[in-house]
Amino acid sequence: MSAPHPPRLLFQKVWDDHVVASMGEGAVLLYIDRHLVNEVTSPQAFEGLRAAGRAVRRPGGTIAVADHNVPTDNRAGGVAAILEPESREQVETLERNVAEFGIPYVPLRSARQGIVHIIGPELGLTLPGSTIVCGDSHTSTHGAFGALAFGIGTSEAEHVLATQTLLQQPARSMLIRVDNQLGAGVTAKDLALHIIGRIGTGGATGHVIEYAGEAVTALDMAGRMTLCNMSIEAGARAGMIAPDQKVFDWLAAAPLAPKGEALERAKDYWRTLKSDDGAVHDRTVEIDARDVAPMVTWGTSPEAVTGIGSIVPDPAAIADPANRSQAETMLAYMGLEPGRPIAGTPIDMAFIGSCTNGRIEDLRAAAAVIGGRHVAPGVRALVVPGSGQVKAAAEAEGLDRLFIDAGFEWREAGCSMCLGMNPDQLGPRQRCASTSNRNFEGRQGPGGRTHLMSPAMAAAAALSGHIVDARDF
Ligand SMILES: CC(C)[C@H](C(=O)O)[C@@H](O)C(=O)O
Ligand code: SF4
Repeated sequence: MSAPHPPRLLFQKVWDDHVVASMGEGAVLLYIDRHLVNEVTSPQAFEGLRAAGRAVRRPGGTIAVADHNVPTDNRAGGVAAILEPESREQVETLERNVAEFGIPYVPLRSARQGIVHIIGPELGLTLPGSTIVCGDSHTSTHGAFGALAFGIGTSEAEHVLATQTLLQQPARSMLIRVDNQLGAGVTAKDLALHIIGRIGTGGATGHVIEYAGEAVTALDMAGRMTLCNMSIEAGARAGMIAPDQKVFDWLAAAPLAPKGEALERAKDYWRTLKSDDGAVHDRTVEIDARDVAPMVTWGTSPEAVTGIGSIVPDPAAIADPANRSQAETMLAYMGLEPGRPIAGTPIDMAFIGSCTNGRIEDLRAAAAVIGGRHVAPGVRALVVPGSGQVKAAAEAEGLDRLFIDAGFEWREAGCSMCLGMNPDQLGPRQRCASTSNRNFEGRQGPGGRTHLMSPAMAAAAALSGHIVDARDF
């Protein structure tokens, strides 16, 4: 029998099980189980491999898909039909690289194509206790399965491609415990925004967040992914939730997850993946789920957020001069008046999609508020499934008809209007109710104004023509 461990946290267990070598002062070389590759951050990594004459260490542990630059209106023409030259070149380069290095690839025309953080879990590539990296900050999404998953830079991606390992500095741990239950019509997205509003965009810097508590356990897998996805917006290195039966049920239905005997053996291990009694987090944040309202951002940072029943803050009331001037800048960019209710703010666009809220559950929540209404005159509303599978599932349920009949546009899968790397963009001063995760200046197009919110809230805004409490629908 091996010597018993002292009590350990969830993330330490996964970490310890992947240490290839200690590099001193807590830094380690970690084995990486799964490397997800997109078209944006991989070109130089492959270029580096080529220059060094190296191969990919474990092509089978790697999977590539183009998601950021793909148009979402029409796929008939394939990659060659991408009009924007830089976008087309990125996708073509990815296709050349995966062919040359023998990496599994989900092509644009595959029914499985989609945002990498949505298709990984769908395929069953996201497993509890595994280490997952991607040259993309929202890799934290996969922590919903009890994986240790983080975004990496391009040179790190090259290192992982070449060695299947990654140098990691020690991380600290933050427990976010959410007691009690979220109210009716309050979602994981609202919880994520509430947390960021509370601890700030730097609140979890250097930490791996472990989410726990009644309201977290009660979330379905889609909600858990939304929550872990936004960990990065609080500055965290990763977000994790201890795997439970909901994870096992999801994986039992996922095509590439272990099956039969292998699944049973894996589950024996997965059940050990929780923080031990007596293991201590570096920080603990306690949230009462009953305090969480449907949230809407008013500024250009996810922490500039408020409940739907609240007002746009008045910078004059902010004592700290730096914070005051920051709030003034944000309000000027957003074209909002201080002291006015956030509800009632007119919108030009609505975007329902992204790796935060582009899953079937999100589309159902958005469709549920339609209730025979139509998108308000002058508003353009996009529904963009996070993957081809989400799209197919929605169509099988008739959600596409509901959306189309109500005046929403029904699109192909991709990052779409989450960020301006493809044709789906806001124009200057256009205001968008968006289910994405970042409201930075210009994020959805130069001069565009983003209000982050949940799918139900974005759909309700599209139907009303202004920001509104979806619970009143
Ligand atoms: C383009 C990519 C590197 C970027 C990220 O790392 O997150 C994008 O996905 C984003 O959401 O801003
Ligand atoms: S959907 Fe948005 S946040 Fe997610 S990977 Fe794409 S651009 Fe990044």
